[in-house]
Amino acid sequence: MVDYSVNGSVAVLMVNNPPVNALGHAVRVGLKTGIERGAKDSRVRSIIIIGKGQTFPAGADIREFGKPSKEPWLTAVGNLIKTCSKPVVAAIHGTCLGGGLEIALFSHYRIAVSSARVGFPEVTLGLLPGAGGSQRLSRLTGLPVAMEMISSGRHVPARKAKEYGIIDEIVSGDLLKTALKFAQEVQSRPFKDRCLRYKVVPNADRVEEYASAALTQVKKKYKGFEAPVACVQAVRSSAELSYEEGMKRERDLFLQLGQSGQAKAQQYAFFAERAVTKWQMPGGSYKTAKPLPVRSTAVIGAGTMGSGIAVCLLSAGLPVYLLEQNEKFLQSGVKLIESIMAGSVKLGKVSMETAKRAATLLKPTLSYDDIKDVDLVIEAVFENLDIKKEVFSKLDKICKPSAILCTNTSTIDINRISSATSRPEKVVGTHFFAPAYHMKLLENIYGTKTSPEAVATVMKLGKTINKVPVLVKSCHGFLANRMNAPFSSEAIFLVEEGASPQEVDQVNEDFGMPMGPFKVRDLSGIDISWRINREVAKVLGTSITKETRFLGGNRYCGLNDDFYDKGRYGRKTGKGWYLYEKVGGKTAVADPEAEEIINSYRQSRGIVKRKITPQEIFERQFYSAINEGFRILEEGICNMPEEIDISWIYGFSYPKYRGGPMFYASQIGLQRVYDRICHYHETCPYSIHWVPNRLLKKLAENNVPFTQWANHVSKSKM
Ligand SMILES: CCCCCCC/C=C/C(=O)SCCNC(=O)CCNC(=O)[C@H](O)C(C)(C)COP(=O)(O)OP(=O)(O)OC[C@H]1O[C@@H](n2cnc3c(N)ncnc32)[C@H](O)[C@@H]1OP(=O)(O)O
Repeated sequence: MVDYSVNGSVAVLMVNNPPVNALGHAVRVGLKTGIERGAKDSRVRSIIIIGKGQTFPAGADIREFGKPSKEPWLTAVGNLIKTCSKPVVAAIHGTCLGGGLEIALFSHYRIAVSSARVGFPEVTLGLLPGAGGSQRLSRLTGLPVAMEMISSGRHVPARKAKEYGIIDEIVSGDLLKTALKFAQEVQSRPFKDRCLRYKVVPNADRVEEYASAALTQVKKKYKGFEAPVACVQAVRSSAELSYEEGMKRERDLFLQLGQSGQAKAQQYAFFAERAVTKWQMPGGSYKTAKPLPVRSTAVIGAGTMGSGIAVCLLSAGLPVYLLEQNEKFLQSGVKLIESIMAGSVKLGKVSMETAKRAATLLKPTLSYDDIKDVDLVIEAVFENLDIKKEVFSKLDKICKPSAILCTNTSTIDINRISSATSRPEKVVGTHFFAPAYHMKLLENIYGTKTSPEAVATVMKLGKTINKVPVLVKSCHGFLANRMNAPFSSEAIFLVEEGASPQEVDQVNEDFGMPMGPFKVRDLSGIDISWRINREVAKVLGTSITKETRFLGGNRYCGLNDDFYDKGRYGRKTGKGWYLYEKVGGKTAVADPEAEEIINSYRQSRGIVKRKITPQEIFERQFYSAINEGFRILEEGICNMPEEIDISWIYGFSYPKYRGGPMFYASQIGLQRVYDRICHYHETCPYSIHWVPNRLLKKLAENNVPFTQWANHVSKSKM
């Protein structure tokens, strides 16, 4: 795991633990032995620590967290480096993160290639640097930079790290050769003063000012997360306490965080995000299917979704034909793209250079002929089967045979759309979430005839455009909207029965959702849900009236229709479930007129308002969604609960510190979740989403641990 060799007067400790040289137990043992050996070796006058392969150690081995820790701890290894009688040089390439940066900061010198990145991402795992990083970084960079870097987990490019004082030299050419030269040079220099513990934290007298600014910032930016606050506290102690006391304070905070549910959930989410990249479908998988190259693209439809999707492609440097049916719609799409780009530059999310390049890559057009040679098309027209089929029939005639044809549908079965073409194997769903340029989930959907090659192409495209792609099998509503349906219906049923929209939203926001379901409805538009309900009724061959209490055999609430009838469409009209300060306003306040609409709705239908507890609000929304999640697993719409959790985190901004709805259910205990679902099945009849799921029942009865759930998933799709 750590190869020891001597080159002239320099010992080289090469960490060899692919893929990221994580500092697992064997690596820590290897480093300890290597330092001890180098210190004793009479040929040796300095020591290099370097990573083999693609990177310097990218951190502790996260898989060891939560298991009994095995000595030597990272801190002990670091202390050996720090007190070594010979200077130690960290030679950095790739990603020097977490425990890797701890090792580098214990070393006496740090050199790095310019492509390297350094950082303390522990906070993203619900932790803080636990081997003294919070005490040593501030001694190099000062308090504000250390507080920001550690509480954000940001990866800092080598040149910036040099400016901060973290890196001593940026080097070029072969890293090992340069490091050997550097290590020889430093042999004659005194190096005891290089040990960071003896440095004084700059501007320590301003700690109160810096800490309160940092705390205000993290509480706003990372609302609900415990670790960022603890990170600031730990760095703060580097200025307020002695080094030893600061180390103890950091350790206490680290252990506290490590035992919290948040750390467990965030670490689960880290691996879940990687698990979903290992997709499988009938006839292929990430291992066997090769993606086709995507060098040029087209987006059909320049509305809000189409323009947002175009921004994603353009930002990744892909040329985009933006196709519309008339000049007016086309120009409004182009303007929207320009304004999204300008906004992203202003927020620092996109560089001016990227925005300028995007402008040259955008090709607005009214002609299907222009897109005949593109590698991939994404259709983003109105959510209507007939319109989509018309578009796909045209694409089938015009596009080159190898082109991948994607549909940005949020609900419609891919098989129904692909039937309009002679090449269903090339048709695949790419469901973006609004706003498309911001939300990270890309729900990719395969139909019965979609080829693994087409899937591999859109899974790769997702990564290219900086999304988190999750693969699901086609069905009505797919994964995300199928689960969102009961979640969102229950919210409105709760108000029908007696809760206020504010009470429902509050429960959701207290749980960690960034916005309650009624604020979301106001944002997306009450007119939109009104129209979707009409589409559903049309498909069912029925219509919605004031008397409608059931739709397709399921409970239906017409409250949304009453708001629509009053012209209250949400933010866009300045009022909806809430009142806003102006048309397009963002500040939601309770509105007596809205309350009046709700009251008269109840009266006209003879509903007696009742008091509903926060617990009932929570359970009815989240447990109904979880029940649907198990149904989705049972049907093989996805392969593993991780796919569901990642979809919620990146599609609906579910709080990562809770892991996702399925992980959350595992923490509550499946038997309890199942019992409550049975309770609501009895007390809230007329909703199919309360029929207790069989897979959930089986897993609950057999007390199957979370890691085994995937083994019980339908294998029909493999
Ligand atoms: C009192 C006790 C004191 C103890 C103090 C201990 C203090 C130290 C704490 C830490 O170091 S916490 C860890 C900090 N490091 C990180 O968080 C980095 C996590 N990794 C990444 O961000 C990325 O993996 C990367 C390094 C930027 C590389 O990205 P890339 O896209 O190239 O690869 P991935 O697909 O993400 O990963 C490949 C493969 O490697 C696994 N993996 C990555 N990092 C770790 C890790 N730190 N531990 C274990 N495994 C890791 C990852 O899961 C992938 O595995 P597979 O999916 O291929 O199986």
